[in-house]
Amino acid sequence: MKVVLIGVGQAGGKIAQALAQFDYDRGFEAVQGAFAVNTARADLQNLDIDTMLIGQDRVKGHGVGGDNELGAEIMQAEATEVMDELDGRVTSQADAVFVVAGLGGGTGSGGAPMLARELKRVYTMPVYGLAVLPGRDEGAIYQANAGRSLKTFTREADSVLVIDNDAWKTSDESIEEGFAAINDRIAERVGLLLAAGEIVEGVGESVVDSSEIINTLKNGGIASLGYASALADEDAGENINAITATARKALLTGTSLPQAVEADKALLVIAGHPDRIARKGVERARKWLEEETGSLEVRGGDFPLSSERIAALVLLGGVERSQRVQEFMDRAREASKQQDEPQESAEDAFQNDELDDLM
Ligand SMILES: Nc1nc2c(ncn2[C@@H]2O[C@H](COP(=O)(O)OP(=O)(O)OP(=O)(O)O)[C@@H](O)[C@H]2O)c(=O)[nH]1
Repeated sequence: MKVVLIGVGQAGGKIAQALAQFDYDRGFEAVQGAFAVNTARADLQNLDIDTMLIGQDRVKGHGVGGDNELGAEIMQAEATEVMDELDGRVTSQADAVFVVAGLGGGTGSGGAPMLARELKRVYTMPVYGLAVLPGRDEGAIYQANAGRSLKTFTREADSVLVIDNDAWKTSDESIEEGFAAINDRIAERVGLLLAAGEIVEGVGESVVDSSEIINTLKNGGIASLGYASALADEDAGENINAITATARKALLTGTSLPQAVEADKALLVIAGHPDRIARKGVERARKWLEEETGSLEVRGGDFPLSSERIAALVLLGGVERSQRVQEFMDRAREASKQQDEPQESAEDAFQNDELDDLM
């Protein structure tokens, strides 16, 4: 799937750059362009991709310090300038635009939903979010910011692919090392998904197409991505169990949003050398995914790659009802100091006016 990436805020810029770099290093050509917008000059100076500083008159290049309402206001006030910069970068060859941001801060948290709304007004292609949720250890302001932002982003974008900062980190990493390593994992996993729609080497029996990604995200809401890989035998017949086990791992332990299993739609991509992909394994894995997600719409396809490993990518669309999203919305609401409301489902939490949205 050919995409244009727009990073908003510090995390957004770094992740957009990491994804563009991964795509370039592998020669996939799925990333057609990457651009970063921020209110903090110093964050932009660390990036190699093209950048734009906004809000200079308000915050003088120093960022918004976690104030996501200010982040949203600045993006709204400078929407025309930002859209002018994007004109020509968002080309007609792109299948979709991804607005990338960490939702716990200010610039990305407030600016990304606002930018998604502007992009949707102007372009006909899908506008997706790639959003990072703060880890459990981050402070209340991060949780509250992210809750409001996620609610608004999900409404404005065609779908928001969510990555929990706790999901793909390992325990022995420091925060700084942690971010770099998490960003690399995001780049590899999301990068492979985007590249999956672009045939690179050889033709598999049932190669996945970008329209399958778009259809999986079609109903909107929150999406998640699972990933796992394993060494594969040269003989496809020996890889039936490896494929089913890898798909299970991708959904159950390798997902960007832990414990989000129930979904409206799903896509299973098996990446690997076409000679090593066992059709029986793929069919079994797909059946299992149908049962596990409770979805009646599970798509599947191969991503031919010359590798000794087999990888499974599981994209889930419509995971708002999951326990994980519910937990997060509860956490965000608590952080917003509104603890007394009765229990409700995560779906209702998106409708609930007690956790204000941003605009
Ligand atoms: N995965 C990942 N998360 C990050 C990274 N940097 C920051 N975050 C997360 O993103 C949130 C903070 O967002 P930032 O992007 O730093 O903030 P910002 O959007 O630039 O906003 P201001 O700094 O308030 O202007 C926090 O929840 C962090 O956990 C990163 O490099 N990778």
